[in-house]
Amino acid sequence: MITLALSKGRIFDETLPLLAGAGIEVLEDPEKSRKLILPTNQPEVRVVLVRATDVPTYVEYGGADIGVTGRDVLLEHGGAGLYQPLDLQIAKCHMAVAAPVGFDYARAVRQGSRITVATKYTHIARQFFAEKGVHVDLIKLYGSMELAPLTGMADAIVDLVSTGKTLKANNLIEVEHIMDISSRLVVNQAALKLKTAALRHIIDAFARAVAVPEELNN
Ligand SMILES: Nc1ncnc2c1ncn2[C@@H]1O[C@H](COP(=O)(O)OP(=O)(O)OP(=O)(O)O)[C@@H](O)[C@H]1O
Ligand SMILES: O=P(O)(O)OC[C@H]1O[C@H](OP(=O)(O)OP(=O)(O)O)[C@H](O)[C@@H]1O
Repeated sequence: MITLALSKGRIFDETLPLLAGAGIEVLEDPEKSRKLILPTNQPEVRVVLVRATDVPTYVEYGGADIGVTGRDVLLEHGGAGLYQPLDLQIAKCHMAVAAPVGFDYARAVRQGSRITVATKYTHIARQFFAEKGVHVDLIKLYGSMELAPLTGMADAIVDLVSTGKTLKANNLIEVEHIMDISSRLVVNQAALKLKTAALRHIIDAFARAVAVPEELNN
């Protein structure tokens, strides 16, 4: 049995076409069912639905053999013991520093001021500001980061940006582009040794799907 860990929403939706390329079709819609283990058309392959931030943990500890997870999640997790064969080029966005229009971020940085930054991504933020030599106090949040500067709790946030609509809706502007983000395939190293053929089949099919130019995919 091969167990694939996915999170509901964009990762699940964007992984489906890649699975189709490997001849795998998920037989239940996670938006309609409360089931956490979904069968596929291949009796030897099943999908487990976990929180996006839990995908690397499931694969690391063998709860799943393989998974799809964002670069952001992997960097926060550390990626220990995970084989990462492929950038799947899905769930694309970027990590950014954003601040209210009224906060002069560039000046604060120039003057060496301490900046309070709210974020779910404390590892990425700590490393980014350390490399820039900016002094920060980090506040760990688990969501709705945009609220922190609006309530006076933080000067700025580190969050994911795609269209920029969330920032705009909350009167925030992007002041630093930290890194591009997309999702990766992660594989349990022991599983790869024990179930080489079945996992290779999936990895190779995903690799072929990623290599196809997007216009031919549509
Ligand atoms: N607006 C976005 N556009 C494109 N990709 C995104 C966007 N937001 C997040 N992502 C990517 O998709 C992944 C999954 O995001 P999703 O919103 O499904 O989970 P989450 O709510 O961040 O995680 P959790 O449920 O564990 O808190 C993220 O880790 C990131 O790599
Ligand atoms: O630039 P935009 O296109 O507006 O996207 C950015 C938003 O997307 C993500 O949230 P998401 O929609 O995943 O909500 P969630 O974190 O609450 O799941 C991220 O945390 C931002 O809030």
